Amino acid sequence: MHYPPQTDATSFYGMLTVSEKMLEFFELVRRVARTDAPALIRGQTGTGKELVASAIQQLSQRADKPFEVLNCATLTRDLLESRLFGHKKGSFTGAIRDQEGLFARADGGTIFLDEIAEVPLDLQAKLLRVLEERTYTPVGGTESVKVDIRLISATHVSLREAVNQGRFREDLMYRIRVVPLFLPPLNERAGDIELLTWHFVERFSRESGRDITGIEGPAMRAILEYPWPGNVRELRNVVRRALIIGSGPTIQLKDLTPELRGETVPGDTEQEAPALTERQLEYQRLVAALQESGGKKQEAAALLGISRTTLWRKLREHGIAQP
Ligand SMILES: Nc1ncnc2c1ncn2[C@@H]1O[C@H](COP(=O)(O)OP(=O)(O)OP(=O)(O)O)[C@@H](O)[C@H]1O
Repeated sequence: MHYPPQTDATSFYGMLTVSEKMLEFFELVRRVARTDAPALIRGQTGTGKELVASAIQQLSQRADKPFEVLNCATLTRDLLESRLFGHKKGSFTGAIRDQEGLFARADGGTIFLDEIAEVPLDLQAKLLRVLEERTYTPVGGTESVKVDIRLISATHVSLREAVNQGRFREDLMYRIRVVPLFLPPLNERAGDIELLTWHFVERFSRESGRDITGIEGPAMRAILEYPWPGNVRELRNVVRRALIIGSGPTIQLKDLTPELRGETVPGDTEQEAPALTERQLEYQRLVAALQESGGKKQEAAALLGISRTTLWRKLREHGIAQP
C-alpha cells in the first residue's frame, strides 16, 4: 500500500506541483518571469505548457495586466489573423462592425500563443513586425496600432525542423525563443508521476465525496510503469476517473483505465496521445467563428470562408445550438 506524502514542500507558488528534479526547471521559470523577454516553451501535449506560461505571467511585472491565450492550431488562417489583430468593419463580407483582436485586448500584458508552429508564413511576418516594431495593422485597417505585450509561445514540434522545412521563418524563431524552456515528457520526470498522482487524488477527492487513505500496490505499480503519452493531462484524467468509479478508502487496479491495466483497447493502437480529429477541429473552428462574430452567422461564415448555407448545415451536423 502507498500512502500520501507527509511533506508539502513541492508547490511552486501554489500553482504547480513539482518534484525535486523539476525544481531546476522552475528556478529557470522564475528567472524568466523577472525579465520581459519572449519565452518559448517546448513540450509534448499535456506536459503543462499553458500552466507554465500562466506561472510566468503571474510572477512577472505584468501580473495584474491582461493574460490572453490562443491556440493557433485550431483556427483557419483568416480567423487567426482576425483573432490576433482584430478587423475593421467592411474588411470582408460579413464584417459588419469593428472587432478588437487579442493584441488590443492584451495591451500592457502577456499573450500566450500555443502551437506557434502552425501560424501560416504570411501571418508570421505580421507577428515579427509586432515583436520588432511593436505595431500592427488590423485586418482591413490602414493605420498601424502601437502595442506593448510580452509574448510567450509554445510548440510541441521543433521550430528548427519547421524552419528547415520552410514552414517557419528563421528570424521569427530567434525572436520568440530568446529564452527556450523545455518541459520533459512526464515519464522522464522521475518522482513527478507519484507526486502528481497524490496531487490529483487530493484535488478530486472532494468532488467524488471520497476520503482516500492509500493507493494499493498493483495500482501504484501500473501508474508508475505506464508511459503516459498524454502526460500530466492524461494522469489527471485517470486519477479523476478512478475516484469517480471506485469505492472505499483506497484506489485499486480495477479503478484504472484498461490501458493502465495492460489491456489492449480495441481500435486504439496509437502510442501518441490522439491528436484532435478533423471533426473535433471543425467543431472548434465553428465555435471560434461564432464567438468571433458575436453569433452573427453571415460574419462567421465569411470568417470561415464558407457559404451561409454550408455554415447552417455544419452547425446542425455538430448539434451547435441555434440562437
Ligand atoms: N505540474 C503540474 N501541477 C499540477 N497540474 C498540472 C501540472 N502540469 C500540468 N498540469 C495539469 O495538466 C493539464 C494539462 O496542462 P496544460 O494544459 O498546461 O498542458 P499543455 O502542455 O499546454 O497541453 P497542450 O499542448 O495539449 O495544450 C492541466 O489540467 C493542468 O492543470
